[in-house]
Amino acid sequence: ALIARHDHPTVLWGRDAAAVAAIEGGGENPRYLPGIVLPGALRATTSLHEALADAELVLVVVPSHAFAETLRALAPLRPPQAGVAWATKGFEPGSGRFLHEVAAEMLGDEVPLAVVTGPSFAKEVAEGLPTALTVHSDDAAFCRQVADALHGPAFRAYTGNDMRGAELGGAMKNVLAVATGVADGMGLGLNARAGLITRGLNEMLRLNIALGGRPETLMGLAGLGDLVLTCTGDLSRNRRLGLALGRGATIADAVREIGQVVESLQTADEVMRLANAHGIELPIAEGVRDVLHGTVTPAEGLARLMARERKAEYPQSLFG
Ligand SMILES: NC(=O)C1=CN([C@@H]2O[C@H](COP(=O)(O)OP(=O)(O)OC[C@H]3O[C@@H](n4cnc5c(N)ncnc54)[C@H](O)[C@@H]3O)[C@@H](O)[C@H]2O)C=CC1
Ligand SMILES: O=C(CO)COP(=O)(O)O
Repeated sequence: ALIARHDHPTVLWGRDAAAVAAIEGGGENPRYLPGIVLPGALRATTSLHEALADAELVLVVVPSHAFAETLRALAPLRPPQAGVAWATKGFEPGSGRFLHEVAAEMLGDEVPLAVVTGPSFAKEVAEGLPTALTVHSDDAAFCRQVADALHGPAFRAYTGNDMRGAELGGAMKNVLAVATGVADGMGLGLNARAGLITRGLNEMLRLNIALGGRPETLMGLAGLGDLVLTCTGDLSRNRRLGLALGRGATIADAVREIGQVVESLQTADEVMRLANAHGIELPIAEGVRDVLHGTVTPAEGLARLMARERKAEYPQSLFG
């Protein structure tokens, strides 16, 4: 909708024929964006072939568990001029690979790739509310092309060239949003929430540095920005999962109630796999992983965090 509003002919591909028909015929996505009038210039189709014909830019927005299969499907249909960007947040489930690694393998090294990430609830973007996010790519020209398509009167698109850091921020904030949701659901107060956000940012920074990423990416829209949004905004599915668990709901009931993708369910395992591989301690992410697996209750997770040894806030500088 955002790109179509900027006068770019835009075709949305979806697999659900009823949803596609509602968008194409009625200008509305009743399940995901009820009541929001979509721009007339936005077309919709169930044919990936039709969606990709003559495309100058492909933006993938499926959940992380469908990322690889979607890229496999689009690879032979992609026009040679079209670079591929994605707003998906997470890792490849099972392998823990970064999505830019999956994309490079599926599409080849020659295809321009970009990550679109930052604090942006879809509903608010669709409503035209002011939003800022960031586009990261190794290909400066493609990065500008993607940012130009998104940038407009109600939307600021910044640019950068740290795909790894940008992807790590978008993935980890979902896990940390569960932690603040749990704390809020348990009624632990505003101090606890701020403490979790800040120590959560510290976890992001430490893992990112161990992976060779740049700290400033995580201090920007892709890290801190999205962390604050998702940890405090009740539109977040990951925060809502935590809230429900903190109030005593089961995971199955909470996920059913939310009815949309909750990326932390996949991502918590993959974050801990990465952390363990690099010998990095992430107590908050680890607590979320264990609560999501049902091996620790929210109360036990809290007790575990509070019983940790006292230490320096920054044992060593994160900024060199
Ligand atoms: N909703 C939001 O505010 C934002 C979401 N994201 C990210 O975007 C990704 C998608 O999230 P949402 O659209 O919010 O999830 P959602 O649960 O609202 O919608 C997922 C959509 O993907 C489709 N889908 C699922 N599996 C598919 C497959 N195998 N092939 C084709 N389509 C498939 C579903 O039918 C549905 O239309 C996630 O990684 C999320 O973290 C990023 C920024 C903001
Ligand atoms: O990524 C998002 C906002 O930037 C959406 O967060 P949730 O997936 O938790 O709803």
